[in-house]
Amino acid sequence: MRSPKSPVLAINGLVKDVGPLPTLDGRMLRVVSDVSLVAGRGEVTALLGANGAGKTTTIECAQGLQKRSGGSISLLGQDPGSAGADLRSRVGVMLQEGGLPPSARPLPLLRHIAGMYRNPKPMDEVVERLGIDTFSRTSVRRLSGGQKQRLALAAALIGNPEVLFLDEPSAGLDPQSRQLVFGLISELRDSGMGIILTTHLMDDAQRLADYVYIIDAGRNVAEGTVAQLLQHQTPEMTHKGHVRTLHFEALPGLDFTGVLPAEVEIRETRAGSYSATGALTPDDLAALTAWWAQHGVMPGSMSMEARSLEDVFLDISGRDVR
Ligand SMILES: Nc1ncnc2c1ncn2[C@@H]1O[C@H](COP(=O)(O)OP(=O)(O)OP(=O)(O)O)[C@@H](O)[C@H]1O
Repeated sequence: MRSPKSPVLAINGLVKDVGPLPTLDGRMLRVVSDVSLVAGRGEVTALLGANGAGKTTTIECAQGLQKRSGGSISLLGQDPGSAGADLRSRVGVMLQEGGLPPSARPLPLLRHIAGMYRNPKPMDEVVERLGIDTFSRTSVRRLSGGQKQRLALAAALIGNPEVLFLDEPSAGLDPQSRQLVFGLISELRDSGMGIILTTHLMDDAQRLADYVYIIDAGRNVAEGTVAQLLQHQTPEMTHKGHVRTLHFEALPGLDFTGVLPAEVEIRETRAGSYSATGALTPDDLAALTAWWAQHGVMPGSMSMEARSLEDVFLDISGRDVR
């Protein structure tokens, strides 16, 4: 595990049991068995995991909303399980949809939340920045999904917290709002806030995260910067190539058997549209183009890309739906 200069959150060997559950004959169910992570000031730390991996449970234990069964948690140097109002006033939490009171109106709600903090941000600044002025008098229940999401972010940061927990911050946002929210998160990070982002949207993590923890079935399975994770190789990718995906369009039904090494997977994703993924070397590219030349194949288009964080995530946590 890394050690940032100024940690805001450190979780060590977190365990969480729930129950007793009637479906387990009254036994407890271990939903988090061993999660550790560190998040630093002035950084975005992302916690990634498939549905049911244990992200929400981990974060709720970190916020002191759930009691942990084992391990240790330090949030701004205090144990969130026993800390009081002082710690809460230094932490901002973005609730998922449904967490905002349906009959409240945005401005009075934000004013009420700001009143609970010692050093809130100027209300006008937050309202204007997140474009809340355009719907400030509409009740929460009548807001669109994206408007609710922007209001939830405003509610989380109006108190000017030192640590900000964000849960799927771009869910339901149109491209304009997404740019706005991403820009704001980057600014908050640069101003020194420690931001912990929980998501299964790889694109958000890839664009925002300084450091990523991937958890699966209640335990850590991988961690690193996005660049480090993109270097992840599966055991089958043994030779020293660069992990890439090559896309090209050509005649349908071509048989590339034996053209590329067995560890490079070549698939016809739809008629005449091919992708080759694996640790590709310049020699592999030469072999492929030589084969095209030999068979008189002229591709209609071709492009190559490094693997995405989503590919790495699927390699690590498997492709089965949970
Ligand atoms: N009180 C509970 N009783 C029974 N099972 C529970 C309870 N709390 C959590 N779980 C189970 O623990 C696992 C982890 O849940 P958690 O909500 O932390 O996952 P998650 O990673 O946040 O998933 P998602 O991305 O779907 O929100 C899930 O399988 C969930 O069903």
